[in-house]
Amino acid sequence: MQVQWFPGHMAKARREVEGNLKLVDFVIELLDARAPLSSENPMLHQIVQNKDKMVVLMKRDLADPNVTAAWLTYYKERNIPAVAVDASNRDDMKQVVQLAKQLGKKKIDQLVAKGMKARPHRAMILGIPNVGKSTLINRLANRKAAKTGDRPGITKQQLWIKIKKDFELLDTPGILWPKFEDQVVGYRLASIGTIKDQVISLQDIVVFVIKFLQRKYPDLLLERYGVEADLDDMVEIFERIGKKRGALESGGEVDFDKVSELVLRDLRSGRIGRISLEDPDDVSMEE
Ligand SMILES: Nc1nc2c(ncn2[C@@H]2O[C@H](COP(=O)(O)OP(=O)(O)OP(=O)(O)O)[C@@H](O)[C@H]2O)c(=O)[nH]1
Repeated sequence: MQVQWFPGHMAKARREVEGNLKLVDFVIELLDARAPLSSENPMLHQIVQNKDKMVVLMKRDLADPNVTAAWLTYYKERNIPAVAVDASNRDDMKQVVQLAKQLGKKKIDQLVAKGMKARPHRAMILGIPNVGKSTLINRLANRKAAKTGDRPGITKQQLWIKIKKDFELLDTPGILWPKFEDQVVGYRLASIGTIKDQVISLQDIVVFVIKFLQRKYPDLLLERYGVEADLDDMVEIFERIGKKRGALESGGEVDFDKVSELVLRDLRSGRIGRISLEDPDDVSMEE
């Protein structure tokens, strides 16, 4: 699902999340491992306020493993429990449950210390569109992607999914809007497919991607498209990619739109290689 974020939508999303927050002990914030900073919701801190939080970096299978390791160190240094996952990996799912258990246990121990009865700990998943919220819920719940409750006429979905005896997850994730203000953030989100392709022109996104690859992943760029890091002429770059990968019009001319679609498809599916669009050094410059 792709959400167009207008002020009214933002207010509604915020209200929904705030309503559900009252029901949970902590939140699981999903970020994209390829761009954790850009895929944050700019107001999450304010919305979540004093709830505990853990971070799950999704799609680690598409991200540069060295950069992901650097991000995990970054969160550790800030005392934020974090884990990086590939949703199709069972051991990764176990790690999410393990981390949630630690956070939940803390909360339940506090309740018990106050004389209350122990109960399962409860969490909700939050994140911007397309980050992998439904996939993670379904994987943790061990169920197929189709939600029976979504079909008309079927009994309303249960509110809680029992992940473990002592861990329950809210069935509906909170969808929050991404950051819009910063242009580079916009390009990063568009590159990974979070912002609708029509918002920024495809060719502009691809120019951004190619310049980034020239700077950070020159070998992968050369290997896939035969484009060197020091080649400046974008027209020539597009033509080379088009000829090498067969993105041509019927007359044999290179089709720039086809080249753009192809590069983005390659990037988003990991065919160029495992690529991260931002690393913790980008943050320290902004902090
Ligand atoms: N490679 C890879 N793809 C993933 C992973 N997790 C989710 N995806 C893919 O990412 C896309 C978006 O996943 P969803 O679970 O629909 O994301 P969402 O956050 O629920 O999206 P909205 O409903 O738009 O808010 C899907 O094509 C998933 O298959 C992962 O760990 N690795």
